[in-house]
Amino acid sequence: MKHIPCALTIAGTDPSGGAGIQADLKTFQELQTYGMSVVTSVVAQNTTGVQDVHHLPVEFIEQQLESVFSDMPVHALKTGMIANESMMEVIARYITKTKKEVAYVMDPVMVATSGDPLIVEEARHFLKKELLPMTTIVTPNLPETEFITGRQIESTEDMKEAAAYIVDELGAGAALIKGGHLQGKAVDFLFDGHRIYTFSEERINTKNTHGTGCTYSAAITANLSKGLSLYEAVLHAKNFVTEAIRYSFPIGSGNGPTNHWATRIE
Ligand SMILES: Nc1ncnc2c1ncn2[C@@H]1O[C@H](COP(=O)(O)OP(=O)(O)OP(=O)(O)O)[C@@H](O)[C@H]1O
Ligand SMILES: Cc1ncc(COP(=O)(O)O)c(N)n1
Repeated sequence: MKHIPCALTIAGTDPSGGAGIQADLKTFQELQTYGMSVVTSVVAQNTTGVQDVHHLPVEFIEQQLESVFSDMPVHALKTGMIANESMMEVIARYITKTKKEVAYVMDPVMVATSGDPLIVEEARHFLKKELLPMTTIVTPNLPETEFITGRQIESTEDMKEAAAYIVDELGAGAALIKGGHLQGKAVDFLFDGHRIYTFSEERINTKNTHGTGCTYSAAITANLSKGLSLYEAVLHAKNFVTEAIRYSFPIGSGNGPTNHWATRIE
C-alpha cells in the first residue's frame, strides 16, 4: 500500500473553525495528510474572543491518546493548547514513548489573538522545562518567546539570539521564532542547532489572522509527516500560511480566520 502520511494534533477546539483542532485538521487535509486529533479542552470561542472553556478530565485525554497510539500510525504530531500541568504530564508520557522517532512540533500556545489566556500560569513553567526538550521544533510568537527566554524581544537580532538560546540552553530540537507581532515584513527565524534560516514575506494588510499560529505549526507537522527535512517543512509551511492569510475570510465581527485552497474564491 502507498505510504499515507499520518499526523496527530493534541490541542483545544474552536467551534468557529478558525483555530485549534479545527484549523489543524483542515490544514492536514489540505496538505494530503491523514489527520487525527486528541482534544484537551473544548473552547467556546469565535473571531471576537473566548467565551468559555471546558477542560476534559486528564483520564479522558489519556484514553484518547491510548486509542490513537494503540491502533494508528503517527508519523508526526503537534501540541497546541494544553491548559494545565496534569494534562501536560500525561501527554509528555506518550511523547516519551515515541522515543523521538516521531517528529514533535510544539506550538507553545499561551494566549489567543484576542488576548484571552488559554493556559494557567504555572503550566507555562512545566511546558518550558519538561515538554520543550522533547521537541523536534518549537514555534513561539514574540510574547511566547519573551516568556520562554525571559528576555525582551524588540528586533530581528533579538529573535535570532532567542532561537539559539532556546535550542542551545533550553534543549529544544529547533526553534522557529515568528515575527507576526513585529512591524514591517513578516519575518521568522529558524535555528536548527547549526545555522539560522530566514523566512521573510511581505506583510499582508488584514486583521483576519485568527488561527495563523495553529495553521503554520499544523502545516509544519503535515510536511514532517511526509518526510520533508525540517528546513523544507518550514519553507513550504511559511508559503502555505502566507497564502492562507492573503485569502483570509472577512467573516465574523472580530479577527477573521485564515483560508485554504478548497474554500478560496479568486
Ligand atoms: N499580516 C501578516 N502578513 C503576512 N504574514 C503574517 C502576518 N501576520 C502574521 N504573519 C505570519 O504568520 C505566521 C504566524 O505568526 P504569528 O507571529 O502571528 O503567530 P501567532 O501569534 O502564534 O499566531 P496567532 O495570530 O494565531 O496567535 C508567521 O509566519 C508570521 O510571520
Ligand atoms: C484552542 C485554541 N488553540 C489555539 C488558539 C490560538 O490561536 P489564535 O492565537 O490565532 O487565536 C486558540 N485561539 N484556540
